[in-house]
Amino acid sequence: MTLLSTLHRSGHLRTLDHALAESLRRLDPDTPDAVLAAAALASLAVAAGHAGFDPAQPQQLVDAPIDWPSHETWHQALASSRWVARPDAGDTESPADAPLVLEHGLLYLRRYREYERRLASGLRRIGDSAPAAPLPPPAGEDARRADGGPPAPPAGDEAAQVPTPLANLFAQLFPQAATGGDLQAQAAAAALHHHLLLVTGGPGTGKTTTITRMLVLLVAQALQAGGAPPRIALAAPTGRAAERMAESVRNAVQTLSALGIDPALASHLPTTGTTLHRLLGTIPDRPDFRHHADNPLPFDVVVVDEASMIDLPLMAKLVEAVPDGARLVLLGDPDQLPSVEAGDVLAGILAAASNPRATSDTSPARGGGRAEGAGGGALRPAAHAPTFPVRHIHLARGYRQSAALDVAPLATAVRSGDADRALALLRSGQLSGVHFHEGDTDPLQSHRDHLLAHWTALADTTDPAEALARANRLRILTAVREGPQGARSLNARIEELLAGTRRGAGPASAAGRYFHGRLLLITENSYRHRLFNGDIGICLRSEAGTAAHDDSGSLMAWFPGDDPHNPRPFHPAALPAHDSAFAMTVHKAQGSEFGEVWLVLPERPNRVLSRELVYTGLTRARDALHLHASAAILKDALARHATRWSGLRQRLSLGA
Ligand SMILES: Nc1ncnc2c1ncn2[C@@H]1O[C@H](COP(=O)(O)OP(=O)(O)OP(=O)(O)O)[C@@H](O)[C@H]1O
Repeated sequence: MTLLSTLHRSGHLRTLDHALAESLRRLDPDTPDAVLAAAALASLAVAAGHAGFDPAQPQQLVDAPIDWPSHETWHQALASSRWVARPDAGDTESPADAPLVLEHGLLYLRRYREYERRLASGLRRIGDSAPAAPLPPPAGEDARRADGGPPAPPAGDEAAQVPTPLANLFAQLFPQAATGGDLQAQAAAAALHHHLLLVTGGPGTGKTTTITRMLVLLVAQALQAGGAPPRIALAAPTGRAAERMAESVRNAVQTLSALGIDPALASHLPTTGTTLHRLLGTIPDRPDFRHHADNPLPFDVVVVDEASMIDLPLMAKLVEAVPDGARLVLLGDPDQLPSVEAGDVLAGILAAASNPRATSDTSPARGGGRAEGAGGGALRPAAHAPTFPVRHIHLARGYRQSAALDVAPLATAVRSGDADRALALLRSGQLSGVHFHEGDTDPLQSHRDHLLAHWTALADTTDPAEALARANRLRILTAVREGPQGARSLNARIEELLAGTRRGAGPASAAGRYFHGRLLLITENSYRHRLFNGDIGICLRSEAGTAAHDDSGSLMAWFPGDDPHNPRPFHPAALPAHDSAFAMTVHKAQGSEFGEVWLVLPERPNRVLSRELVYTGLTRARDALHLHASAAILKDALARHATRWSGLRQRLSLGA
C-alpha cells in the first residue's frame, strides 16, 4: 500500500488533505507517492497549527506505527518535483504554479509560505523605519546594526538615554528608573527608539501599565516637537481581550494623576480597544481586510495585546497594514499556548529577537528541530547588534496581588515543567484560592450543586450585558474537546442537568436546542456577522417571553459588541457555527479571564497536554482555581512543550 493510502485509510488525513494529493495525482499521474503524501501532510500540518510540514519528524504530526521514508528520500523526491518550488531567496515570491514550497527544511503550502515571507518582510520594514529622533551611537561603541541599518542604542540602555526634554516626565512616570534595573521603565523608553517593540510577561506583570506610560511619553514627545499627538490604536485578537486591555489602560490612566502627570497628556490616549478584525476592517464574506499595504491603517502607534493568540495569516495582514514610519507594539505572554490556527508567530519573533550569543536566563527552546524557541527570558543583553530590528523586554515581576487567589507560585512551577514542585504546592493546600481535586476527573458529579447553582442563576436576568458579565464568573475549562473529560460531553451533560432543574433554564430535551441561559461559543470566523472564533454569547428570552414555560420565538443570542454595555442580538438560527460554552477548551479560553476556573484534565494521556496548556488554563482564573487531575496526568502534561513548525525565526534572523 502506498504511504498516501496508508495515511488516508488509517483516518489520519482530513478529506481536504487527501483531496489536495489526489488533485496533484490527477494533474500528473507520475507524481511520486512520497510527494503526494507530503502534500497531504503539509495540508494537515496547517490544521494542526504548524506553518509547514517537517519531513524529518513526520511522527510528530501523525503518531502511528508507519514506515516513514527517510528524510533524505523525502527531500530528494520533493526537491525534484514539479509541484515543489525552491525559491532562490527567502524574500522573493514563490511561483504561483507550484502549490508547495520547500524552504528552511519545511514543506509549505504555498499560501502559508507567502504569509510567512510577507510577515517577515513587514516586521523588518516596521523595525527598520528610523525613529523620529535617532540616538547617536554611544561613544566608542559600534552601534550600527550588522545589516547596515540605522544606529540602534545598545540593549538595556534606553532608560538612561531618554531625550532631555522628556527626562522630567520620564522620572515622574517611572520613579524607580533612577536606581536602574526597572524593566518597565526600559520598555517604555525603548518605544522612543524602536518602532517594533515586544513587551512580554505573565499575568499582572504590568504590561498594560507600562504601555500606558509609554504612550504618555510618545504623546509628550510629539507635542514637544510641535506636532500633533500620535494616533493610537489598542487592539487584541478577541473582543474580550480587547475589552480587558482597554479597561486596564483606563485603570492605569487613573493612577497617572497620583504621579503628578498632566491630565492633558493622558487625554490623548484611547479609552476603548478593538478587535484586530475590526481594526483592519472586515469585508463581508471575504478573508481580506479594508486596510492593507495600499490602504494602511490611519494610526501612528498600534498596540496589540495577547499577541501569542495571533495566527500567521492575521499577523501578516496586520503587519502589512501598519503604515510606514508607524510603531507596532506587541504585548503577550510567551508561556501561553500558541495560536489555535497556524503560526506560533510570537514564539518565532521572540526566538529571532533573542540574540544567540546573549545570556538567557530561562526556558530552553520549545521542542526540537525547527520548532520555535519559547523566548521568555528576562531582558536579554545583546553581546552584539542583532540583525532583526526589534526590541524585546520581558517583565518578570508580578504586581497583581489578590488576597483571594495565590496562583503565581504554581504558575511558575508549571511554566518551568517542575511537576514535583507543582504537586507539592497543590497538595499542601496553602495557596489561597487554589483547590486540587486529585484523581477526581468529574466535577459535575463531585461538585454538581455548586456548579448548577451558577448556571441556573444565569437565567435569573433578562439583561444581556448583566448576563454576559455573570457568565464570566465561572467556567469549566478542558484540555480536549472530545472524550469523557472533553468540552463536548461535559456540555451535553450540563444541558441535561439544567433541563432537570426546577428553575432551570434547560429544555426537556437539551440536545441541540436553544434555551434561556444557554451559553454559546462561536467556532468559526464570520465576517458578515462580525462574530469570531472564540466569541461567547448567551441565549435569553425577551422580558415577555421569560414568563412563558416554553422557549418562545422571542429568544435571542446576545454577543458582546464594541460597547460592553450594549451587546448585539442575533437570531440563534442565523448564527455561524457554534457550540455550547458552559465548558470550553483552554485553547478557546485564551485571552479571557473568569472568576472561578474549573480546569479538568483527561483521565488518559493525550498528546495535546502540555505545560503551556496547563499554564494557560490556570492563569485564566481571577478568584479561584479548581484543578481536577491525577498526579500522573499532570506529570505527563508538564513534561511536554506545545511545539510548532515554523520558519519565521530563520527568515527574521537571516533576513530571508
Ligand atoms: N511598577 C508597579 N508598581 C506597582 N503596581 C504595579 C506596577 N506595575 C503594575 N502594577 C499594578 O499591577 C496590576 C497589573 O498590572 P497590568 O494590568 O498592567 O498587568 P498586565 O501584565 O497587563 O496584566 P494582564 O496580562 O493580566 O493583562 C495593576 O493593578 C497595576 O496597577
